Amino acid sequence: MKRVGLVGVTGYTGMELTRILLGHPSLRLTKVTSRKEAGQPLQRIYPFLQGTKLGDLEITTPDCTVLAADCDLVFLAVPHCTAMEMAAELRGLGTRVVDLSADFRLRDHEVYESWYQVPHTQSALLAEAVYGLPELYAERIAGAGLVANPGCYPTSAILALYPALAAGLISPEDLVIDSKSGTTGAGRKAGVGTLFCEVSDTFRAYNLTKHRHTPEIEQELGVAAGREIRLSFNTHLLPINRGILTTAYAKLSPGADLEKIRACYQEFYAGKRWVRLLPQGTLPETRWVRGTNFCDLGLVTDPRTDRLIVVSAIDNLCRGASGQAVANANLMLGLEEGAGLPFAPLMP
Ligand SMILES: NC(=O)C1=CN([C@@H]2O[C@H](COP(=O)(O)OP(=O)(O)OC[C@H]3O[C@@H](n4cnc5c(N)ncnc54)[C@H](OP(=O)(O)O)[C@@H]3O)[C@@H](O)[C@H]2O)C=CC1
Ligand SMILES: CC(=O)N[C@@H](CCC(=O)OP(=O)(O)O)C(=O)O
Repeated sequence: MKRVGLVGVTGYTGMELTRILLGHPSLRLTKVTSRKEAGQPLQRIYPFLQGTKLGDLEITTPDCTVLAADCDLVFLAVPHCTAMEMAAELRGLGTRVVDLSADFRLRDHEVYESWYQVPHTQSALLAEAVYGLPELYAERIAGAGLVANPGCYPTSAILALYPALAAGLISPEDLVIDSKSGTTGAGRKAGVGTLFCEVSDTFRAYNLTKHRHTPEIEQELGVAAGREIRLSFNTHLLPINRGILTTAYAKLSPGADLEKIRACYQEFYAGKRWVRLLPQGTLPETRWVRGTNFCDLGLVTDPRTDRLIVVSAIDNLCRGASGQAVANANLMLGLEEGAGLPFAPLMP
């Protein structure tokens, strides 16, 4: 058994990490932190833990020295800006870190500073951080001390377009990525924008042209394309708790057709069990991936406009955050990538 710690257990991604780790065969959650709930047993805030091995685990205040002394690896499920200082302290103490925030995802600290509007105080650590998308970087993740867990929207967008771009089957110009997320994507902290009456029975776009996940998607799809790219990425808030549905549009390269593109995706994702290319004619839905680590993909070509349309569905909390974080931790600790990850959807 490897011992793991979790900073930010009371947030939505902390809650999801707790759910996953409860059933993990080789990772034992030994330290959990929250500033506001310190001193409580975990079952007091999560009644679903009553009668389980995690029920009596006491929530403590975050302390990197205590975490490092006890844990082989620590998950940081805290807001960006907070994570960078803790990651540096934990790395200094020799502990492996999976950071769920955005602090180490962008390789260039100036890009981070311009999109997040805060100084990056630990830019020296950026060189050490590995971007935690296992389908692209599994080998590097396995040897990493610090993994930057991808953003939820970027996970859905990068997996949707990477193979076609890398194979030159679509143009890197004029990519359009249209994403919709459930409300847990905004975190558990109180805010008028996520009140029940503000989000139920309505559907709206937000942050058009300036969402902070834009540079992260451009960075990784730029690797696929082998050049810098600029794309349109826009977001919408769905009146559901969990799930992201992304629809991506790209101009087909000369000679590219659906048959070639499907063959390319099949080859690219062969052996990568958490990405499922759905049969032709079937499109992804958020309900079939809810609570799982799957990313479902559907491919359509439109000969009238000469475009490829890729639809991807993930669960923002599992594949888009905590499930992916556990996959990364598994790789870092020498375990099978999928150990402990849920594969059957949470049904209605
Ligand atoms: N929600 C999602 O779908 C996704 C979230 N993420 C990222 O994961 C991280 C966590 O997100 P989420 O769980 O939604 O956030 P929440 O707002 O729901 O929870 C944040 C957690 O962090 C703790 N926390 C806040 N500030 C500090 C601090 N200064 N020091 C220590 N602990 C702190 C809080 O507890 P307390 O205040 O009591 O200490 C709480 O437990 C964020 O960086 C987010 O952007 C990434 C992908 C998807
Ligand atoms: C619905 C909703 O509000 N989603 C969040 C997703 C951000 C997130 O969680 O990602 P980071 O880890 O990069 O902060 C948003 O659009 O900001």
